[in-house]
Amino acid sequence: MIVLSPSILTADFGNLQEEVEKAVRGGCDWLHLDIMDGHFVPNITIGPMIVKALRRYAAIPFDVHLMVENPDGLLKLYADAGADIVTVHQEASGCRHLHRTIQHIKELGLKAGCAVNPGTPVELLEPVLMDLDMVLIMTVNPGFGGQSFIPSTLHKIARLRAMAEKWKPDLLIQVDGGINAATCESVIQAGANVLVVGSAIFDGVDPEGNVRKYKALLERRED
Ligand SMILES: O=C(CO)[C@@H](O)[C@H](O)COP(=O)(O)O
Repeated sequence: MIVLSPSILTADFGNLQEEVEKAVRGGCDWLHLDIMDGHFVPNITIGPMIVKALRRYAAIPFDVHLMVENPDGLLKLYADAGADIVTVHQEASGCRHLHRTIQHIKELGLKAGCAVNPGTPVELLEPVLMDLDMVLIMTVNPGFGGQSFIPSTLHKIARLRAMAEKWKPDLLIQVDGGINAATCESVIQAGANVLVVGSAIFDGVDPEGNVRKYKALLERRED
């Protein structure tokens, strides 16, 4: 099964409750929450209080992507806010002891993910692959929604899928950035099974209909 996790980054932030409710009504599997600190990436978004507030309007897994430096001290805040999956970045300062950070996420009762930027080789994650539930391959440089998919990331997805077959066959492989109707088939073919879709869903027009469209597209290819 391919999981659809809409990213609220391009949603109407003045109306987040309604935007989230629309995505949920459309039938999305998870909700992807982009947390940016203005240091790891040149943008600032939301914190645990907003995650907690949104939790009231969605009974689906919250997939929290921490684009922050020094995530360790924040993990409990996001666990308490209602996160189900927390993903940290391999490149973040404070992730030098990545294995320890992953254990910390798991001790909080959450699924653990690790993200890599387009310029980071996935091979760096091999030593911790069997400890991870999910690897997020960034298919754009993180920080902003609405960017174009970087084609060279396809090779990384395929290499990670091959590594996963050896070390962690049930690894979730998430892709994030520039995923839309034109790019989703190639990332799935390469081995991705969790799609983060931002601007192609939260387009300011019809998030609910867009979720339905993507779910139908994914279901058709499974038949
Ligand atoms: O984490 C990020 C960007 O840093 C993503 O979640 C994007 O926001 C996805 O948006 P689109 O590329 O699909 O518009």
